[in-house]
Amino acid sequence: MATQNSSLDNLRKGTYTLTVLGCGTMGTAVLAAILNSSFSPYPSKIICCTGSENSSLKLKQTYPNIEVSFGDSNLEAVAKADLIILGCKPFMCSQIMESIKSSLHDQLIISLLAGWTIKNLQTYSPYIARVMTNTPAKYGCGMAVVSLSDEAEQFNDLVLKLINPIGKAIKLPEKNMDAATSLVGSGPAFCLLMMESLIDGGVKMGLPFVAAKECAAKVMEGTAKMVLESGEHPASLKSAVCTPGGTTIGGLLVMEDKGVRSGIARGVEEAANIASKLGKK
Ligand SMILES: NC(=O)C1=CN([C@@H]2O[C@H](COP(=O)(O)OP(=O)(O)OC[C@H]3O[C@@H](n4cnc5c(N)ncnc54)[C@H](OP(=O)(O)O)[C@@H]3O)[C@@H](O)[C@H]2O)C=CC1
Ligand SMILES: O=C(O)[C@@H]1CCC=N1
Repeated sequence: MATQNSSLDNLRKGTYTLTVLGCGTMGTAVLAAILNSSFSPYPSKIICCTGSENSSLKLKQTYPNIEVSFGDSNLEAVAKADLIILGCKPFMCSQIMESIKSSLHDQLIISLLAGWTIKNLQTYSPYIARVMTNTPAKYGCGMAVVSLSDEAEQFNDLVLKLINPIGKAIKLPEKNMDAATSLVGSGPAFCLLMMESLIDGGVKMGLPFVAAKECAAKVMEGTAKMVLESGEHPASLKSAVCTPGGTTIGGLLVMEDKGVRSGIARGVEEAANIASKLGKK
């Protein structure tokens, strides 16, 4: 029992070790955001676990001050953890968690996984934060949706302090997680497809690729900023761009004829449906 309470006590005192179990694309994105920020209580120690020596070595090269481990050493890295950020692939979760189960002792687990519910994750600890974030987190301009188990609510502030450096975090009930997995998690890929299409159009009409890429990225960045800062409905901002009889309404109608709007919305729906089927143990 003494061991069981120690991680919770350390978290409450704000003196805690953070272990990132599975430190690939998303684990590294969240790690980079944390390392680029300062907040209190900051982890006293950070350890990153991977599945192979190769990726451990690459991590060590990028983050020389972080302890890294792989293979059997992950047992020790998890045993030392008071807080675990879980960043493995959903289909590997059961196997990885079973392999380090003997090192678990009621740590707080922040899961980045698609599909895995709080209830399923509670096989490993009662203290679960489910976080759905995305790759822009690495640059501090990510989005995150957060849900906590009842038992983890006491660590709400700590979880938000750890996740806020990725950009923006909001709390929502867990029933919204599959939709968030699609819109937030997969969202960058959807936006990148749109960006590629804008670039292709520009190149088709004669713009050099590099210029088209910069124009498309700045248009998307500027439009996103305008939506966030104006607080206005996107439809009203769109209407302001459409000169009667002009270029924009002409372009928009061709896009609508091609089903762009329902194509994108149905894509978001499909990704959310797939998310709901992941993580079934
Ligand atoms: N990619 C994305 O844009 C997003 C992903 N997610 C979620 O994030 C999670 C991670 O995805 P992603 O970062 O893309 O996946 P990656 O494959 O990039 O990362 C997985 C990590 O797990 C490590 N790993 C494998 N086996 C073990 C093991 N036995 N012990 C410890 N670590 C191990 C891998 O190490 P090694 O390289 O050595 O195999 C790697 O570091 C997924 O659950 C996904 O649903 C959520 C939102 C967005
Ligand atoms: O494609 C996936 O399944 C993961 C989850 C959200 C983004 N990438």
